[in-house]
Formats: sequence, C-alpha cells, structure tokens
Amino acid sequence: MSKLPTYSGRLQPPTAVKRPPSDNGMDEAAVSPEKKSRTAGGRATQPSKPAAGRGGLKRSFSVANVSAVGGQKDHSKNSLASSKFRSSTLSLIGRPSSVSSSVLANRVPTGLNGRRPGANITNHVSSRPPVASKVSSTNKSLGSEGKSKRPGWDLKGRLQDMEALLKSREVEQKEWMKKFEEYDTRIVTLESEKTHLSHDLVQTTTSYEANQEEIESLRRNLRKEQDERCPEKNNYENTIQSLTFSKSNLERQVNSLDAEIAARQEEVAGLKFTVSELSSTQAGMEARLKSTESLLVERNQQITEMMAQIEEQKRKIEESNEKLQQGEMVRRKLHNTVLELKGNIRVFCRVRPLLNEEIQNNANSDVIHHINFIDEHTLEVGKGDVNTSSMSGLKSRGNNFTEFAYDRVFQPTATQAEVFEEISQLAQSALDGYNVCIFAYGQTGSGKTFTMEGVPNDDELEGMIPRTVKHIFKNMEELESKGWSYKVEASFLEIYNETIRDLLASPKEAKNLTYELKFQDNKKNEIYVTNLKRIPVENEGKVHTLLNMAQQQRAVAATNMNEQSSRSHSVFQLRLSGENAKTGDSCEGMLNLVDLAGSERLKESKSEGARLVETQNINKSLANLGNVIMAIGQKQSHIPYRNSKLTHLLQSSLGGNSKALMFVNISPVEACLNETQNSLRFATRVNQCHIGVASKQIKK
Ligand SMILES: Nc1ncnc2c1ncn2[C@@H]1O[C@H](COP(=O)(O)OP(=O)(O)OP(=O)(O)O)[C@@H](O)[C@H]1O
Repeated sequence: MSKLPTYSGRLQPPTAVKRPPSDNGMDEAAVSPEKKSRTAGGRATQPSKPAAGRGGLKRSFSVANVSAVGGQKDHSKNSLASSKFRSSTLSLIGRPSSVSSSVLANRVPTGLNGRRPGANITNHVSSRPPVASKVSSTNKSLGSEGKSKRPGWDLKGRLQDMEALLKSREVEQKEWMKKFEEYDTRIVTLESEKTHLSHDLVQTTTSYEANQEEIESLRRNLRKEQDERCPEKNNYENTIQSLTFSKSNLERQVNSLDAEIAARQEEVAGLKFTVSELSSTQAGMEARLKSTESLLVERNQQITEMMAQIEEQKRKIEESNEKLQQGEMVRRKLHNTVLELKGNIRVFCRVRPLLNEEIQNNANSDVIHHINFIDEHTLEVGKGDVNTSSMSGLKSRGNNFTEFAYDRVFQPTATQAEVFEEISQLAQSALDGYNVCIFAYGQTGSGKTFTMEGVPNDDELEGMIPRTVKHIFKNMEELESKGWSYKVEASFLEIYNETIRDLLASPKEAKNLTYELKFQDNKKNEIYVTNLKRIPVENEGKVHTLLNMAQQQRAVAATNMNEQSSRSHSVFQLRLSGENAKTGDSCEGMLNLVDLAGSERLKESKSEGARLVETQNINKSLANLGNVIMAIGQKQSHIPYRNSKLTHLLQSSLGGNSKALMFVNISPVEACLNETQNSLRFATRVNQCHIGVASKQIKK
C-alpha cells in the first residue's frame, strides 16, 4: 500500500526497436500509431521462436500474458482473479495488442499470390476501440486528481480513486479478453488457412520442382537438338552465305544488265534514228536510182551508137596502119636523106676533162688554157692564155689560136648520154639496113675507150657501144609492132700489129685458127673475117658479157704515154638482119664501133723495140684510114683500102653506101697540144670529105 505504481511512466510509448528481417508482412500504414507503440513494446516480451501451431501461438500469448500479469497461466482465470493481480495487470494495459500484432505479424505467411491473409486481421485490429485513449483519459483523470492531489492523510479518497481506476481497468480488461477471443478465432482461421496454404505450398513446390525438372529436361533436349542440328545449321548457314553471295552477284548482274539495257535502249533509239535517216536516204536513193535507170537507158542507146562509131574508127585505124606502114617507109627514106644532107661521114670532137693528177699539175686548176670552146660546133686551140673580157666574161681568141669546126664539139662537161643523143640516129640507121661505122680517133689517153665503152656496169658512165646496143634492142621491140623481127649477131676483134685476133674466142679456141679478110662470095664489097665468131645476141645483157670477155683479151701494153694504153684497134660489130612479116621487106645492117689505137707520133711516144713496131703499125693504119677517107672524098678511082687491115675491114662501112661517124678525142693536157692539133687537123680532113650517098642493104 505504501508503494503505488507510477502510471505515467508505464504509459509512455516504448523505445522503437529495429524490426527483424523476418518481419516483412505487416503493412505499417495500416497500423495506427497506438498499435505501433504496442507492437514495439510487445517485442520485448515476445518469445524468440514462433509457436508451431494454433496451440503454440495461444501458449505463447498465454505465457506472455502470464508473464505480464505475474505468472498467471490461464487467461480466463486471470480475469476472474483480477483483484489479486490488479497492480500487475495495470502494467500490461498499454501492451496486449502489441503482443497480438507482433505475433500475428510473425505468424501470418505471405500467400503465393502476394495476397496476405493477415490483412483482415490488421483491419480487424485497427478497428479496435482505442485503448490508449481510454488509458490516457484515465491518466487524465488521475492527472486531474493529481492536480487536486489528495492529501496524504486522505487515504480513503485515494483508495476510492484506486478502486475507480481498478474498475475501469477491469472493464478494459474485459474488452481485451473479448478481443483475445476474437483473436483466437481468427488465429484458428488463420491456422486453417495456413494449413491450406502449406498444402498448397507443398503442392506448388512439388509442381515447381517437377516443372524445374521438366524445364531442365527440355533444356537438355533443346541442347541435344541444337547439337544434332549444328552440322545441318552450318550447312544451312553455308547455303545461306552462298545464296547471299549469289544474291549479291545476281543483284550486281541485274544492275549491270539494267545499265546494259539502258545503253541498249539508247543504242536502239540511235539505231531507230539511223534507220529513219536511212529510210529517208533510201527513198532519195530510190528516186535517184529511177532517174539513173532512165539515164542508163539513154546511155545504152548512146553506147550502141558509140559501138557503131568504134567499129567505124577501127576500120579507119586499119586504114591508118596501112598508111603508117607507108609512112614508116617514107620516114626511113627521109631519115636517110637527112643524114645524107648532114654528110655521110661526120665528125664529133670531144674534149675530156682534166683528171685529178692533171689538175694538180695544172696548179690545182681545172681550167684548160689552151683550148677555147666557141660554140657547139667550133673550138680553137693554141699556145698562151686565153684573154678574158672583163665586160662580157666571154673568152676571146688569142693570136696563136687555130679554129676547128666539126659537126659537134663536146666540152669536158658533156655526159655520155648527151653524146649518145647525137649518134642515136646512126643506130636507127643500122636497123633500117645501113652500114654504120662509128670510130674513135685520138692520141693515147684522150678518152677513146671511155667514149666507146665507158665504165662497165655504170648506167651514167656507160659508153656508146652499150648505149647503142640498148637503143637497138629498144627499137627492135617497137618495130615488132610494125611487123619487123630481127636477128642480131655480135663479133669483137682487134687488129694488133696488122694481125686480126678474135676477142670472143679463148686462146685455146683461137690457137690454130687464122683470121683473114675475104669478100663474101655472093655479096659484092661485103668483107668478112674467116673463123671469126659471130655470137647471137638475144638481149642487151648478153652484149655486156661479150664486152667483158673482149676486155680481158685485149692486148694492153704500158707505154710512156698511158700505162694502160691500148696498142690495137678494137672493132665491135653487130649484124642486124630484119624481116617484115607484114610487108615482106627485109634488110641487113652492119654496125661497126671502132676504138682506134693511140695516134701519138713516134717521137712523142718514145717507143722502142716491140713498142716501136706497134707504134709504127698503128700510125701506118691510121694514116691509111685518113688516106682512104680522102680518096673517097676526092672520089679517086682507087681507094687504098687494102693498105691496112683496118681500112680493109671497114671497106664496106666506109664506102659510098655507108654512114660513118668519127669521134676525135682530145686530151685537155696542155703538154699534149701538138698531138691535139694533129688529131684536130686529121679530123678536119675527114670532116671535109663527102663519101657519097648511103644505100640500104637489101637482104638477098
Ligand atoms: N669524158 C671523160 N670524162 C671523164 N674521164 C674521162 C673522159 N674521157 C676519158 N677519161 C679518162 O681519161 C683516161 C684515159 O681515157 P681512155 O683510156 O679512154 O683513153 P684512150 O684514148 O682510150 O687511151 P688508149 O689509146 O691508150 O686506149 C681514163 O682514165 C678515162 O677514164
């Protein structure tokens, strides 16, 4: 009685305790602050392990209750013995709900579907009458009593207060007990639910595990399936890759085909344009073709007329050809007449140029001081310098110069072709059936061989013999169209020391042969050489072969005048026999090309011994040649042909029925002036001769 409990301290909210991790089910928002305080306070006395079943929970609560009220085991009993344990019960006033809520919070499981079965409980608890407020009011009343604190001596009053308080506590306890019964009912329900839920949980767990196994099995099957499908998958992937590649290829091809199609389309457009152009062109062409066809008809008519004209022309041409034949005969007669008028023996003078060595000896000058060329027929020769007029540049005659005039004078610059131009008519005469004699006269080294033969195998420098042969063969071809055909034979001989040698026969062939001059039996004045070879010549090439052959056979002896001086007369003869199949005409001509031996005087040549005899014979024959020509010119009754082999051989070519041409070759060396003057005088005498009218040789 002396110690009364202090209610104010008991009614203070307990210190908040951290909620254990297992307490996860209670909704804090649904719990009132009052409940919270009760729950927090209850935990301090709550058993650490939850009861396993309904009984356990109830026991736990009972223990707590007992503990709270001072060890009383039965709640109902407790209510009946309230007075005995009044003070203890007072200490519990602020906490019963906290025990219940704590227990509930820990006992109620969370449903599998997330719904908490304890939610109803919470609502139920929260709908309780607010105990704390009652306590608070009680405390207030006590407080107010406290304010009007009874004096210590008022024990009776204080006891009344206590009894009033106790009564209110009992009422309150009854409420609590009622609540507890509700809780028990609720707990039973919850236990039942829990059992169901546990059963569900077991089933669910079993189902879950079965599902897990099935899932695992399915996974295994899936993996197995994947493993089995792997190669196939790779194949498919490869196929897909190749198909992708093919696709990209095809796409490229498609692109290129598109481009090509576009190009082709352009091309087609261009072609269409071209076709249209061509069509219009074709139309034009067709129109032109029509006009051409009509023109063609006209032309055909014209052609027919022209064909008739051609036939007429052919007839006229035949008539003309006949007249041409007659004209050819007239031409030959006229040609012969012209030559006759020119003189049957003509003289050409040719001065060769200074040779290199001679130029050096002439103070390195090629000027020829002692010869003055006046015109193409005249030159003058003399001692001393030729004066040069400062006004005209023309040379004037010196006092000591002698003038010589010939049919033609060739200066040193004259070419072989220019010289041949002048004698080509003689070659023609040989084809026409005349005897022609061309000979070169002059001192040794004056250019006789150069003029007659020239430089072998050199088209520019070839001499009169090869050029004459060419000319003859060319004319023979032309005459073929007029019906003429010719047979050509060549002989080549030399007269050395009055002895005839065949230059076309080898020494072996000529060994036991004698070459004599005789008259042809059936031909008057026709001289021939016994045993002399006559070689048929089919073309000009053959003549070159014969010239080369003869060149080797010629007797060449060195003298003081010319190291390769020819000491013999060489005579190249071409016999030309022609027949005209159309007219029946025939002719025989003889061409003599004579390279005479050097004409130098004895004292000039300084020859001795055999050379002296050579020189004497040469001079004798040359002198006789002059005599024969003079006799012919003077028309003497006796012509001394037989005084030398040369004149005897050339008898038929020097007579009245022949055409003769003499080259007088002149050396430009001033030291040879005397010989030059002698040669020119000899040529002048020949030039003054008139050897009669040439007559054509008719083949018999
Ligand atoms: N017109 C010319 N142009 C250039 N060189 C020439 C001419 N005439 C002659 N010659 C040269 O002069 C030299 C003597 O000439 P060629 O041998 O023809 O004299 P030739 O009178 O025949 O002597 P020979 O009586 O000794 O035979 C030769 O080297 C020759 O090439």
